[in-house]
Amino acid sequence: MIPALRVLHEFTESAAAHIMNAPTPPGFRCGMVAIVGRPNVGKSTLMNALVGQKVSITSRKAQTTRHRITGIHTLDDAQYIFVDTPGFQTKHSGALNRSLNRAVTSTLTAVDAILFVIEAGRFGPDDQKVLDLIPNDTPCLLIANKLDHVSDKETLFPFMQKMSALHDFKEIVPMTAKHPDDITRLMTVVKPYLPEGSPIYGEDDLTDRSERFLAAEILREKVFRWTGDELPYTSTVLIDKWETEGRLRRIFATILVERDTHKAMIIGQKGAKLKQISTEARLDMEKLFDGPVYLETFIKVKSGWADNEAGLRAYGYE
Ligand SMILES: Nc1nc2c(ncn2[C@@H]2O[C@H](COP(=O)(O)OP(=O)(O)OP(=O)(O)O)[C@@H](O)[C@H]2O)c(=O)[nH]1
Repeated sequence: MIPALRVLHEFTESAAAHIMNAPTPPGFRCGMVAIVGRPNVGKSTLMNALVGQKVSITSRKAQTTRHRITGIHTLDDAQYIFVDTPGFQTKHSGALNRSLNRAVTSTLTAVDAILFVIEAGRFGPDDQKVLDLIPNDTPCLLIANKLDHVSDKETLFPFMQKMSALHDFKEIVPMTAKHPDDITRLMTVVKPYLPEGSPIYGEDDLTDRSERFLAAEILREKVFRWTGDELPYTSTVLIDKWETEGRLRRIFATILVERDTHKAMIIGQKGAKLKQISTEARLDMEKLFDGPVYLETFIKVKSGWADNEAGLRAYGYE
């Protein structure tokens, strides 16, 4: 059974007081670790595996992650606060991308360590642009992800040598984010970079994001999964209404697209695709919230929202 998601807006004063008063074991470590890299290298997959629960959405489509998302993992002797960032975007220069890039740069100045994620055996100009943003005085660990895609492992050593000349990486970790053993190993490698200190969050907290936010993200993930590359990445999801009745959550959501053609893509033949998207989203929400969900989904066309700074703020972007 997946543990119920505990989000911080549900934090009661007594829970907060309990954490404040609980003695911190000697040598306890607590720190923030940013996960950065170009789009599609596996940052969100890594974050979810490190947290042990799906707090950041993933898809094969680049630029799925749009917001900074915090994922928390607490052990007996350490609390890791991971910050997933949107993949740094260099190809387009619209307001949405400027906002995403700001989120990456501001995160990097406020953390104890950085996991710079690339694909094992591949380092291109887009990776270099992200590396250029990494401050020299913050410990940076190179994560060469998707090791399972490297067929000739002998090429790896010269690749890692080449990489170590590019930056003073504290560690170079070739791994597969989808392999649990690699995740356990990475937690051990990261631990010494967390400063000694008391935990900031409760031991069961998994994220600082609200259920509303997570529900919108889950639906957005399904939209991208089911429409593939045909749908521009600017489509987004808004939660219009949220009602709770006992354990039941009633969620009314709107998928916002730029054109009528995009709306048709999501609806599909006789509404089949929208039905599939909504069903999968509802099942994921039920798993995450550990309770029944009634989900109603609408689609609205609003062109140009992603190119306009005021529009972005209205839809929750920084
Ligand atoms: N084979 C393999 N695939 C992986 C691994 N890690 C991630 N992936 C896949 O790579 C794709 C992209 O993963 P994401 O976690 O969404 O990547 P991201 O870097 O967060 O992407 P953005 O949101 O675009 O910044 C997904 O299809 C993942 O399933 C891995 O270690 N091995």
